[in-house]
Amino acid sequence: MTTKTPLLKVDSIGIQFGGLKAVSDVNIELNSGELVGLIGPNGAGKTTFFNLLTGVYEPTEGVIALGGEKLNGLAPYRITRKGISRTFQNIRLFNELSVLDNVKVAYHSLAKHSMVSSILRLPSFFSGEREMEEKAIEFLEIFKLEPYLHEKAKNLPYGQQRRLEIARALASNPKLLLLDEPAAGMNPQETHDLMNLIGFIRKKFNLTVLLIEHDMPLVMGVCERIYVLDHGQLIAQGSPEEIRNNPKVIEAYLGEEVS
Ligand SMILES: Nc1ncnc2c1ncn2[C@@H]1O[C@H](COP(=O)(O)OP(=O)(O)OP(=O)(O)O)[C@@H](O)[C@H]1O
Repeated sequence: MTTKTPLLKVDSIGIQFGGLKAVSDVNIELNSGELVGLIGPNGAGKTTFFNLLTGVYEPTEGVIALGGEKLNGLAPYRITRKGISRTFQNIRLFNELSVLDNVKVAYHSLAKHSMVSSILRLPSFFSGEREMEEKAIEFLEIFKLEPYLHEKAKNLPYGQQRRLEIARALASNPKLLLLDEPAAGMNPQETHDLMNLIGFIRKKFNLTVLLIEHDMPLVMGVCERIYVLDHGQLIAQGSPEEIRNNPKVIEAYLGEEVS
């Protein structure tokens, strides 16, 4: 019998800030192509967990492996190159740069042309630049942002800034995309469109997606499986139906609606 290696295997990881165990003994496995939710009340440790996966923090215990390769201790840019990309709870765009340049910046971190060729402006630099620009525009078309290519990021309406963040995260060609509350602050129509878009890009780019989101109907509607964190610990995992009816989850949310 062959057992499939999960794309992401998180084995008993944890981190402590002073006396606070922000994440403790968390085990998660993601298979290639899955769309999985990560939920939990405020302060449960969800963003900290993303920070551990992306190398912002190094776990004080446990192992993180992507495709069987250990990631502990790697710098964030190395983890991006290995195939994990993310968006942030609070949008982090380069506000003064154009929409196009926001995506091109992400390409630059992976560019094939060397530092020497870019300083000397060798032909390989220009062909690399052209290729990058074409790819960036291709992404921006998918996100319906091509009418705003030369607009400063800060001038985009909020919902489009969120889409631009995802477009930028995709530019590094990730295997695993981590989305931290991508629908926060969006109206219902924008949220609905965003979820369709996430489904679309998942298939198109063969992505695995881990989604933090507070909007329960949304998480329950789009995710195949859900993990629940509370006080830094995993208290439940399962299908949306199982999570909806799990007494520990209901208790953790203390009256907040989980429907
Ligand atoms: N760098 C840090 N130093 C000290 N404490 C931290 C640090 N980062 C996070 N924490 C603490 O860890 C706990 C988990 O925070 P985290 O932001 O991961 O929760 P969350 O589940 O993402 O919450 P929310 O849904 O409100 O965004 C909180 O108590 C937070 O104050």
